[in-house]
Amino acid sequence: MTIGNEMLPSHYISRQVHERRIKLKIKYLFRKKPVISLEIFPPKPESPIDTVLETVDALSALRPDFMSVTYGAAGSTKGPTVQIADIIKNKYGIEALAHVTCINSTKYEIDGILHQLKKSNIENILALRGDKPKDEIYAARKHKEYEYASDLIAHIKSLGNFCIGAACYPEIHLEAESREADLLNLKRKVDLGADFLITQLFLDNNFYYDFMEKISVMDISVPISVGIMPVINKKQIERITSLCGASIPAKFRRILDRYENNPEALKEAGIAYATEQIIDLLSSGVDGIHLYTMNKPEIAIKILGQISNIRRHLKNLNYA
Ligand SMILES: NC(=O)C1=CN([C@@H]2O[C@H](COP(=O)(O)OP(=O)(O)OC[C@H]3O[C@@H](n4cnc5c(N)ncnc54)[C@H](O)[C@@H]3O)[C@@H](O)[C@H]2O)C=CC1
Ligand SMILES: Nc1nc(=O)c2c([nH]1)NC[C@@H]1CN(c3ccc(C(=O)N[C@@H](CCC(=O)O)C(=O)O)cc3)CN21
Repeated sequence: MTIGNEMLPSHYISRQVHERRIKLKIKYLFRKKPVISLEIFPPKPESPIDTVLETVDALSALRPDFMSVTYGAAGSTKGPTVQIADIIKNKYGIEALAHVTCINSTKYEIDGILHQLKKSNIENILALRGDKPKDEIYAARKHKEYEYASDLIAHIKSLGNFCIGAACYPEIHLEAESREADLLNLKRKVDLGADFLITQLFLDNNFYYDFMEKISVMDISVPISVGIMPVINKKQIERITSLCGASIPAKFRRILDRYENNPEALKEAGIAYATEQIIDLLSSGVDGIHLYTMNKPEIAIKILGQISNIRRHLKNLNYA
């Protein structure tokens, strides 16, 4: 078994498993800010799980405060989210956050996932509506038991002991009727039981600062972690921004256009851009940074490597 670069004897892992039987709610991690978290997605159903386990292994060496695993991300087929979250929590001893989406799920399916999570000692769920799948089965489905994330949050809350995260949109959700309607939805999610929030990705921090000013008068007092996506591929970011509504600022458009045919140069610029965004956000006192790693450990390693002193400085400052 390897963790990071170190070979570990198997008895070490079993001791870790034993020690980590304790449950931990992510909301309490925000007592020691900034909380640094990493997001991965499960492999496609036809692919083996081993590659993502290598990703988890490499990312675990960064000692994030928690790691999240997506579920049906970008409208894709649902993968083994709970199985991967279980490994993160019980093998690596890192807190796990399992995404659960409700738009294409029945109450029966959701309750099955919640049951599995309980069995794995995971009590953190990112409760989402989810992207609309493009398949025909979904299109033909008339009765939807859950329409919005708020319906899912209310259901999970009614079961008691889960710590619930929800998404928020500094740049406004694509389908929202207006900024006000989107903010009222956010307020509803918090009032129904969301314990912390993770922002949608943005490439201009001013969206976040404006958003924080807007919600400062809304009595939303839960911690907000900022979702940052390092961009290292032009096609991928164009697909994702059209999916999630993030705009590409001129400063970043110039980078994409200039280096689109040189992957190494684009990677360098993308890492520097994300690092600059993160340093600005950390310096302004954000509660946490949630890195969408897109299953590329080397990118996360480079970025976190560039802020190790900043991370240590802020943790010590906020813990004193
Ligand atoms: N699969 C995954 O792991 C992840 C998915 N996402 C995506 O984020 C997006 C939305 O998810 P959530 O924020 O959880 O959805 P949500 O249900 O909070 O909001 C979805 C949209 O519906 C609107 N809305 C909500 N409640 C409403 C109501 N009662 N009446 C009218 N409009 C209402 C919102 O303003 C928004 O435009 C999806 O596209 C989701 O897939 C984001 C992160 C991770
Ligand atoms: N609307 C939306 N949906 C999401 O799933 C989502 C967000 N926004 N915002 C933040 C993160 C970003 N996430 C994403 C975004 C795209 C893929 C994606 O394109 N997945 C591909 C595989 C890509 C690959 O193998 O490299 C897929 O087909 O699932 C995955 C997770 C999950 N989250």
